[in-house]
Amino acid sequence: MPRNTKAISREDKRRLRHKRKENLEDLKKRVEEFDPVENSKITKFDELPLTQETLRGLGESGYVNLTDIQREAIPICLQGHDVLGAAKTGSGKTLSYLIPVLERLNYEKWSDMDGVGALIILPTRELAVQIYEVLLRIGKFSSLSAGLVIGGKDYKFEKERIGKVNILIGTPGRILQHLDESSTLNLDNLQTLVLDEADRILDMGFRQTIDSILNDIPPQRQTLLFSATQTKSVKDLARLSLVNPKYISTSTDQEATTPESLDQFCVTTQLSEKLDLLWSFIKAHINTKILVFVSSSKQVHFIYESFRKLRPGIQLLKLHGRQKQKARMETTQQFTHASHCCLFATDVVARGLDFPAIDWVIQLDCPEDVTTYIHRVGRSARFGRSGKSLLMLTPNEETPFLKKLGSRKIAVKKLNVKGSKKKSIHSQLQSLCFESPELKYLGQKAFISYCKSVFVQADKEVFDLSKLPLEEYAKSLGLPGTPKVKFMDRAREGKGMSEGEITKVKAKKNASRKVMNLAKTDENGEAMEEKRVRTKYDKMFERTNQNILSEHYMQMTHGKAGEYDDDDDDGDFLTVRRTVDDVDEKDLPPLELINTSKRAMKRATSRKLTAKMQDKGSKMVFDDAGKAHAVYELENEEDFQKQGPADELKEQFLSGEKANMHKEDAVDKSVAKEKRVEKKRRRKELERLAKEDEVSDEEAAYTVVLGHGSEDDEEPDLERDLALGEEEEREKDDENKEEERPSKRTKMVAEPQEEDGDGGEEGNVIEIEQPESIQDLEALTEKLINE
Ligand SMILES: Nc1ncnc2c1ncn2[C@@H]1O[C@H](COP(=O)(O)OP(=O)(O)OP(=O)(O)O)[C@@H](O)[C@H]1O
Repeated sequence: MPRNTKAISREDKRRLRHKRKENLEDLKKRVEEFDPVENSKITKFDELPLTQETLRGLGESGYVNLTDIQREAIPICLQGHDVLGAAKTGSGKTLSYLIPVLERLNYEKWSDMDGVGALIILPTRELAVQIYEVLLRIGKFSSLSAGLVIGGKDYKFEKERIGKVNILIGTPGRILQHLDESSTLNLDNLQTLVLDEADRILDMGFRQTIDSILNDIPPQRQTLLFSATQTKSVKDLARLSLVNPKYISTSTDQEATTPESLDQFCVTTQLSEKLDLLWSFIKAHINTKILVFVSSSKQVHFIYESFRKLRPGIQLLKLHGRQKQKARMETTQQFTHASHCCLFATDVVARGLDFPAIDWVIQLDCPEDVTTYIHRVGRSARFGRSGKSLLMLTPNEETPFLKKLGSRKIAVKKLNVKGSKKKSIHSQLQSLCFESPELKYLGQKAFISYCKSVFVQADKEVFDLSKLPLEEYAKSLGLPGTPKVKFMDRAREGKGMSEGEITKVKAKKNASRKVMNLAKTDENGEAMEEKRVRTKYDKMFERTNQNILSEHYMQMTHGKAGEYDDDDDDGDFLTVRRTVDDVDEKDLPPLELINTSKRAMKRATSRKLTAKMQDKGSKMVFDDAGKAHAVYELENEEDFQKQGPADELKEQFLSGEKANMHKEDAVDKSVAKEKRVEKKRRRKELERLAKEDEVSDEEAAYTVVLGHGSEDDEEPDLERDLALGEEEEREKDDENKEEERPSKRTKMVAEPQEEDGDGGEEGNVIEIEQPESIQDLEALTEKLINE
């Protein structure tokens, strides 16, 4: 926010200061006397008592007329009241709190010396970035400073500047990290606290973090809570110490909480036909902008990877909370600017994000509750524009979920899909999984994580895992068999998860994220990107990418392939991301910038290894006339016809291949099992040794941590991963929780991995959180030895 630096005399300065003071006093008086009832007809921002700087900022950003929530909320917020604001998605809640935040600090002539005067907390990084950008635009002529703190960004950079910021915007975890670690951040002077998407921020996933932040801010402040689905929970309000809060809502209880300009549809489909339906839908809407919600990041991975191999003819993108920050930002930008595009995402984008002109919001998986439904569909039909949404429900979900929507006055129209319009992609997915073990692996992960996402739901009326046709579902993903679902027995008994267990699951999920965040910062809290925890999935894809790098490079330079849409979150491969259409050689990044693993570098510089990697040539056979032929040549048509009808041949071939697939799968499984048994034996041995005090404390602890997947352990160990990864799978990507960060106040524990009660042999595996300090390490070691 630049200052006017034009040289003026001291006298002029004094006069200007005086004038400004007078104006501010006048404004304050106007605000105090502002009667919302009397002024209920005002329509424009310039009819409100606002500073010239803010009015200019608003005008330049194209904001002239007030929306309903802005007209009602801004004056009351300006008067300093605590406010609970509720209005439909896309109705302009952001300005309803940003303008008062700016103005109240302006009234107080806030300066750098006064420190942080306003704190704005948002549940996701993307949303924090978006709000920060709006603030920069409307506050362009203000002398206040603003700062953004979110996970995945340069912590040191933030830390150096945070002491000079007047308006601080961020995600809960990162804000708490700075409160814990940045000596310059002081919230003692805070005037206004804002929670955007307040109900989400106050829910279980963020509870601990928010409570810790609240401990650090003065109780005598203004608190503003905004959301399309506002909390009225007395408990929540008590936690925030609200004083006589004003409840401002622009719709009555009799109205739907979804925008009028949104056309809402639903379709009932078998679980095993969902992907067919989605594929057919995308193919039929390639000239639109589509956002597809699924319930976990594993499903996002699988659908994105398999659909892009099938080439639907529209650009595909993916976004979820497990991606690197750089990839997340890049995808957000791409989707924002695209006019025809399909984004597969988890609920990390369900709240608040303002993507322009989304034509369709598809919910492939039933949302957790009506609140989630409202926020998901609210990504379309924003600010009076038109939009459509399609909800896919399985036959079991249909009646209870539609009833719940009805009770919130949300009317959805039922659609019937004509059989002829739906194309089955089962056999394509089957072939893809057969050809690519990586994709099969992703499919298995997606399957388990979907099952888990259903199992963990408290609402058993809608979500009943035991009623789902899992065999058919596995087939529909192209999998050769049905992966084992460890908690199935409990699901069949109708046990589900108790509230306590769900809380534990959410806490555990946050904990695993803490480990990741810890790995990203050193003991000074500085960003250490390369120390990111790499999963087996990351390693597999990195290897795949190394091999296909040259192929992609050729495709790009020669403009051969239709669409280039590479995986981007698992390495710096994204440096070469682009579509081929307009590729110019000079625009391509220098190849040496591409970051590959040490092993790949070594291979590239070693002649022996390069020779080993080179094409070995292909085997040829010679006929009697001395003509060379490839070993596998296409038969001529006549010979082919002689063997019988093509359909029968195809069936024969497919059943043969299916049998092969089963065989291969059995081999994979037995190899994985052997490995698992061996690892278990090794681990037991180490535990025994540790007990006998034959290994040092530190060594024992370190070894068990590595047991989760060391750098050397490069082979995908599917069985073990599916078992150990179940916690991760549970990420039902409500990844907003991922913003939970390592707090110094959080106790680090090492505890046995939950196995959903079926007592499988992996039940003995010990999941360990990264120790934060030497004391943590000692406590951890002691615990391990005593296990
Ligand atoms: N007064 C206004 N004049 C013109 N455009 C506006 C105005 N207020 C908001 N908008 C635009 O409307 C869109 C939605 O606004 P905003 O993101 O604040 O909605 P929201 O109510 O916060 O939605 P959600 O509940 O999804 O978070 C944005 O693109 C914003 O720029």
